[in-house]
Amino acid sequence: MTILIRGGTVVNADRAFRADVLTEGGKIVAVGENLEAPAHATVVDAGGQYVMPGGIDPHTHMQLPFMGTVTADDFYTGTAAGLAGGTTTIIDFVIPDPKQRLMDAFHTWRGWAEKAAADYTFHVAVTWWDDSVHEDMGTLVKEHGVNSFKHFMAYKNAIMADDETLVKSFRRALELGAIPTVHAENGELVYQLQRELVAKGIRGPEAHPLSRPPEVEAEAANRAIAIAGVLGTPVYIVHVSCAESLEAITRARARGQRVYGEALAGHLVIDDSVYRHPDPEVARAYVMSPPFRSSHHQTALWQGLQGGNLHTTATDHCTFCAGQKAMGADDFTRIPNGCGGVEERMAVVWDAGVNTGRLTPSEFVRITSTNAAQIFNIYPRKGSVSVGADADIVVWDPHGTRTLSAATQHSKGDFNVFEGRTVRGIPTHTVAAGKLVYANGDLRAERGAGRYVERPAFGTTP
Ligand SMILES: NC(=O)NCCC(=O)O
Ligand SMILES: [Zn+2]
Ligand SMILES: [Zn+2]
Repeated sequence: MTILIRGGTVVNADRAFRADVLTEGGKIVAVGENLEAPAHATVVDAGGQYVMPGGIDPHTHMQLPFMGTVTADDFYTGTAAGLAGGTTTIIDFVIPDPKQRLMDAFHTWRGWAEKAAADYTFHVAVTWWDDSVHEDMGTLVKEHGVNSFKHFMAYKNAIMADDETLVKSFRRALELGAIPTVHAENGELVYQLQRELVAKGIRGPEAHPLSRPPEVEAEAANRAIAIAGVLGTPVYIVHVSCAESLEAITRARARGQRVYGEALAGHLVIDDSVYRHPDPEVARAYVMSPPFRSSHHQTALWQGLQGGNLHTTATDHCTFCAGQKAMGADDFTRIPNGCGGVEERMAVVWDAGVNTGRLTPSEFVRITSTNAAQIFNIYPRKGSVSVGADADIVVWDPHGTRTLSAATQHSKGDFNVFEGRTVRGIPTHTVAAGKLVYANGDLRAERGAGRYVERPAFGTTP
């Protein structure tokens, strides 16, 4: 398919300029003024609109078996929802069970992901340690294009990585040219606080944030940063939700340590009042970890993005329907943790970031696409509207509005954490791997069209 996107303003992380964009064979083949339309080309009129790199969501969980159930969106429905929102690549997670070989889990996830409608790649979680993990990390990096390993410092008695695992895995990642990433929460503290709350009879969703105060997150962020600092590895902290974690990142970066931080669209705009909603079904729908926080944390997260101490925006898209969330109706510790957002992230960040003057359009591109591509080593194939890059493009109408709702979302979840929010700035067209997959509300996602994206190790030269 050949596509000419005509008359728009191209926005990359470094600059914005008037240009047409021609794509052919899945790649961008020309960027320039007054390009001729080849006879067979589909022409997209981008007049008055921005033409930006497709979004990269560096943190999703499609088809994840978690807390006794499986997320509602699989790799097809989740990536299709992403395309409708302008996200053309996801970085999902392979999460081996403790004692499961990493390679076995990796092959399982690769099979599940074959139905994806958009490009995808995987962080692989290290949930335990022995010699086989050491070996499999090497195989993943050298033979399968994995360059990031995830560590859950929470979820005790399930997938939590202890300090021995963190240290050994971080060291191995360094040796291989891979980057460790962490879910920073002190899992032991969470576990003890949960037990105390349940013992006191505080069992509803309002207890969830009480069991995970900011200090719990900050302790783990500081610990991960300290371990990375001693070993000399970079580290990427996922879903930074509070001022205290951001301070840990900011301090480390000021010392010259290579630490990256990710903010979730939800954490940027939703506050913790949701846990006190009078309808427990609604309150349960917002249970995710780390939890939504009070508004001063949101202000801090925006400042982190503006000041360059937070680098990416993600969603942690991990949808569970009401029936699944009801597994924790009598005990909040059993509510499957996770919320959606892959379809809404770009519009929410634009609306709350660009429309408020917090971000320029180029800064928006940086935190929704380019930085993720650079940190996870797929730039400029992804994250850039330039000749030779993948034809992953979103045409963005800064004046278009939409009211976000579960009733109109493409995700198979039955709840929308942004319900009722009207955003200004929406995608009109999404091009993924050179195909027009979304046009003015018409989603043409194709099952299986997504490709596995290999990410080379750092420090390798072409
Ligand atoms: N975030 C969340 O609550 N669920 C998904 C798993 C994780 O990222 O911690
Ligand atoms: Zn997490
Ligand atoms: Zn997650």
